Amino acid sequence: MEAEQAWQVVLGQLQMEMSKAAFDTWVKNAELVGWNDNCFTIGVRNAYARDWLENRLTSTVTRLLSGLMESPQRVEFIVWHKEAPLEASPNAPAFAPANGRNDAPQPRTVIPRYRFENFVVGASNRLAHAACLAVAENPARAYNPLFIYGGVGLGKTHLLHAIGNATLERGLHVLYVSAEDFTNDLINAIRTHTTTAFRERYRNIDVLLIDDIQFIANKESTQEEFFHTFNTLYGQEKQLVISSDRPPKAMMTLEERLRSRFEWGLTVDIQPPDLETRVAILRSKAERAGREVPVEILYTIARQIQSNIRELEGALTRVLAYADLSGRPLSPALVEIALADLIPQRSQIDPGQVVNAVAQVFGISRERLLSRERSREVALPRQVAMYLLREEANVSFPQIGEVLGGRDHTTVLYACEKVADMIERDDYLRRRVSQVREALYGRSMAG
Ligand SMILES: Nc1ncnc2c1ncn2[C@@H]1O[C@H](COP(=O)(O)OP(=O)(O)OP(=O)(O)O)[C@@H](O)[C@H]1O
Repeated sequence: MEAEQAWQVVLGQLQMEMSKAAFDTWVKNAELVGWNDNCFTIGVRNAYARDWLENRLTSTVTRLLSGLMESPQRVEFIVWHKEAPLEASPNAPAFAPANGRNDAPQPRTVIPRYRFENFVVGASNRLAHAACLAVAENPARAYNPLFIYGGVGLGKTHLLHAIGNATLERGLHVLYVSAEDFTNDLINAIRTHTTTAFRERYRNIDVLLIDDIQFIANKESTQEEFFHTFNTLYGQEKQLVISSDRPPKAMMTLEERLRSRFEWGLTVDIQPPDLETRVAILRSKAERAGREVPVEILYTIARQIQSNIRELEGALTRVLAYADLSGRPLSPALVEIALADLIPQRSQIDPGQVVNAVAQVFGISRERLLSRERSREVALPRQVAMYLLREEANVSFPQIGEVLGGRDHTTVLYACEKVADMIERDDYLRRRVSQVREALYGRSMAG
């Protein structure tokens, strides 16, 4: 197995085993920067991440890598930053370990592998993709600022970097930064009396890509600084692209003057992908990994992971690793085993929880949901409740009929089939069903 491939398998494994918060904070951005003499060198963004990984994951990662490479391996974690990504070839970025042990978080630069060419377009992200392309082709002319929002792991970061790569290639000066890094950078600049240098870094650029802006929503001085950064760049006709997990209006603690500025240009959303798009994403990922995966397998995975593309990709990595390590051929049964502990135990969900969650997400009372009322406002949520009772709580059709105020089991059967079918075609319904799952399982499952 190639070193990079092994590292990807380990990442997939860690993603499954760690909490989402821990994975995103410490592991998500770790990359393989070198493999030499049976030693994996893993680059991370700052000293905190390096220490965290060193202390907690050295033995797990070493064990996994040794198993995959079939020989003893070592692992070292280093702080690194990318060197002049513009000059680097798009597929082979040049990495330079930071000199010594550098404690200052480095603003991130553009990741070469997130490109328009490997972004799969479907109904759920078509508008966002088109807007990003337009901005990349016509910075500061098409839409400024461009504000992209959507749930976790749906491709916002990918699109930001795709704009970054396209504009870098045209010789523009681009800066990608997460709102968290912007905040840390600011705090650091204040602490070390280098705010002038900070401002120069953020204001002498052509394109600013700022990810997860919701992070600054409750931070007053960061908002103040970002307000001035925004005004300077906008005033000089420089492009701003902002991503967030929610629309500007839904950021309660965001200052009004920033909120209104975010809405000056174009606001677009990304929805969870439909089945066909999920399969297309898996196919593209399998091709990039040089693997031939039967379409039936892609469908089996795509049906199980519905609303987070990062998890979808993690699931494919896991299935492939499972097949490789066990020496068994890819089959739907193998997918089921490989992903078994990813899917929460159905029996742990209580029917009452499902009814409550549906009522809450659709904004109607539990009593109306259980009543005989037939208006569409109530009928659709009731059918969704039937579908989810079957899917998530594993309740039989006759029992579902009873839970929902004494309905015939054929009515329930019909509702389940109808909702299963509609979810694949109707963005609104898919989003609602995702929200109910989110309420049932917490954030990580729903994405
Ligand atoms: N349409 C797509 N085609 C191909 N890959 C995709 C697509 N959308 C997302 N991905 C992949 O899914 C993963 C997660 O996407 P990304 O990190 O961009 O999500 P995000 O919306 O920024 O999530 P978060 O809110 O957690 O920051 C990435 O590896 C990305 O390349």
